[in-house]
Amino acid sequence: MNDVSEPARRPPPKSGTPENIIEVHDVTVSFGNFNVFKHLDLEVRTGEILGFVGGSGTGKSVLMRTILDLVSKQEGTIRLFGQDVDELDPVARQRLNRRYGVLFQMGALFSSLTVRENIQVPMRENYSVNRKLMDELALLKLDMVGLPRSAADKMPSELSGGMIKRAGLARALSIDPELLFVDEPTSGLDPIGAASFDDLIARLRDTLGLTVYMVTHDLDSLHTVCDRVAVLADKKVIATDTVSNLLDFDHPWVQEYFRGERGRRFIPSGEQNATQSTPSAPSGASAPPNELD
Ligand SMILES: Nc1ncnc2c1ncn2[C@@H]1O[C@H](COP(=O)(O)OP(=O)(O)OP(=O)(O)O)[C@@H](O)[C@H]1O
Repeated sequence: MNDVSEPARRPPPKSGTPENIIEVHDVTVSFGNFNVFKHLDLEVRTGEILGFVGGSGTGKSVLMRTILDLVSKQEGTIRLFGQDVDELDPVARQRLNRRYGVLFQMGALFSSLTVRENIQVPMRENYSVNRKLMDELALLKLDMVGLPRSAADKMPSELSGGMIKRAGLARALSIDPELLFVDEPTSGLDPIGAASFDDLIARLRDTLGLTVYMVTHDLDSLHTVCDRVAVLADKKVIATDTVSNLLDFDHPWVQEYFRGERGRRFIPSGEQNATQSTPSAPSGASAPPNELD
């Protein structure tokens, strides 16, 4: 499927920034003789919020971790900010690492550090900043994610689930990244908390000019904040497009996901059966994930 519709909200890339901030080409990842992906391609455009979906266990988190160089690939190339990550020397790699932030599932805060200290970890690791300035910056990050400044001195165990996500986001934004990776940001939040987190992500993208790579199962997020959605199935990204175009994409998992019981509530009633040609179970769910091609 071609990417025919340009997302309306995506700001133009700043000069010197490539059109695609992430380019994954022909990537294969295996654990032992279990292939997670084979010859996978993906492009993320600068300035967009890209939702990344797929059945459980299809490899969404593994792909994100591969892009972040936390999982090794067996084949293929990954370009971030136009640079082939395998060709970077350690100094260039460190410089590149400063250009993105990551919000892992469940926030992944250090439990023995206060929220302020958690937010300051990337500052300490990457820059030499004096204590007073770091304290000021940590408070600004709390403002940015909508947490009260009083949260700075709390331990992670004293925070609610929604607050942990926001504190994790504040840490991901600690050193002003251009690219933000978020893994299941709304999981575990109630619908109001989830909608408010989606709003926050959209607002941060608009005000800070971020690009957002969002792994999610949340149909609300896909419909409300994502410019495009990439679908992982059959060990590949089978489509990357707007949700409205994906509704017509002829693949059983895509059809079941977007036009199944839960997805249907987002579709105007007159269009609900427009192209549905689906079996009742998604292929991604029925195929054993451990199968080796
Ligand atoms: N370090 C590892 N060693 C071996 N297998 C792994 C490892 N990490 C992930 N896997 C396997 O890779 C597959 C993909 O896992 P991944 O966590 O990426 O799925 P996912 O699509 O994010 O799933 P979910 O939506 O349920 O979070 C799974 O079968 C998982 O068991």
